[in-house]
Amino acid sequence: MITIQNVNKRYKDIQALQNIDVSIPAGVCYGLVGPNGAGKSSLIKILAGIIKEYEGSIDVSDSGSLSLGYVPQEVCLEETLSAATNLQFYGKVHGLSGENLTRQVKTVFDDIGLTNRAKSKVKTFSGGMKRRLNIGCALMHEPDLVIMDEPTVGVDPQSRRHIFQLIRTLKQQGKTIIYASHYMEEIEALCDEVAFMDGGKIVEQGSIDDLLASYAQPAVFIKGDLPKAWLDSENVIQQKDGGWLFTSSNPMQLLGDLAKRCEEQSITPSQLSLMQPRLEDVFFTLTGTALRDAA
Ligand SMILES: Nc1ncnc2c1ncn2[C@@H]1O[C@H](COP(=O)(O)OP(=O)(O)OP(=O)(O)O)[C@@H](O)[C@H]1O
Repeated sequence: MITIQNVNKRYKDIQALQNIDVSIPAGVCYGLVGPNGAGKSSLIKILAGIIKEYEGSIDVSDSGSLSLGYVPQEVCLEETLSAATNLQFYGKVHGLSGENLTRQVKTVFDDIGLTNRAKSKVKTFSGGMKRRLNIGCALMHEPDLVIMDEPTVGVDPQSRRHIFQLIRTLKQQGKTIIYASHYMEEIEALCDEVAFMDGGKIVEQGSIDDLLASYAQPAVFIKGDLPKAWLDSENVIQQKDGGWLFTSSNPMQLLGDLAKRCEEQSITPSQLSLMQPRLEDVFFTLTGTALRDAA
């Protein structure tokens, strides 16, 4: 368990973190999500020991001697050297040598899917390949806790999928992962628990399933040429993707009612479906605002 208590961080006149209290159980993938400037990187840098000046406490005492791998938001590689030399460097920093180093370099190359590019210079790599190698560097010493700051920025879908698979494998190995992102769908796909950050504060935290159940309701989505009177209904919560979202305490019944009304009035909607709540809906419900800089 990692316990973050009453952490505050100030950069001159900017209060980047305010009274942060978070508990991260061992073995979970824990998401930190929020718009640009929410304070995710500041909190992560404090956890990784990079920012040392802050108020409050971070306690990892009941985790014994926890080793930590940090994947920074910026790619930290020596571009003029080969991928293998970069991994070897990080391995040596952590005391690996000889056969142990060779074996671990091979394992990490397999994990990040770059075995056939081991000898290539990093400057010849795509953005996604650099991101994967950046993650590999943090895994050379087989850390118990892996902290990742927006590891998928600028990567193509193939690399993103590989990174997701790698994170799931790390979780299966029992590692604790802290994953910061402003992509809600990434957090939803990967994490067990999440803390929503906004303006330097934790707005809400908990298990993703619990938050979805507490804050967001299923809704009915309908798209088509609908009578205006239907859209003036107070059940319409949002216009979305050229259609409308209707809410109800009994969404299945509403789905049936709308289908019946369409049939009666010879309306053929191009889409009529039940929409399950998403993490993004929870965030909007909590903050009452759209993400200001969400991609
Ligand atoms: N070194 C610094 N000096 C001054 N202000 C900073 C510094 N680092 C961050 N800040 C400010 O602190 C606040 C929180 O920034 P932080 O980078 O922690 O947020 P973030 O959620 O990681 O954002 P992003 O998604 O853009 O990376 C912002 O207002 C930012 O401008």
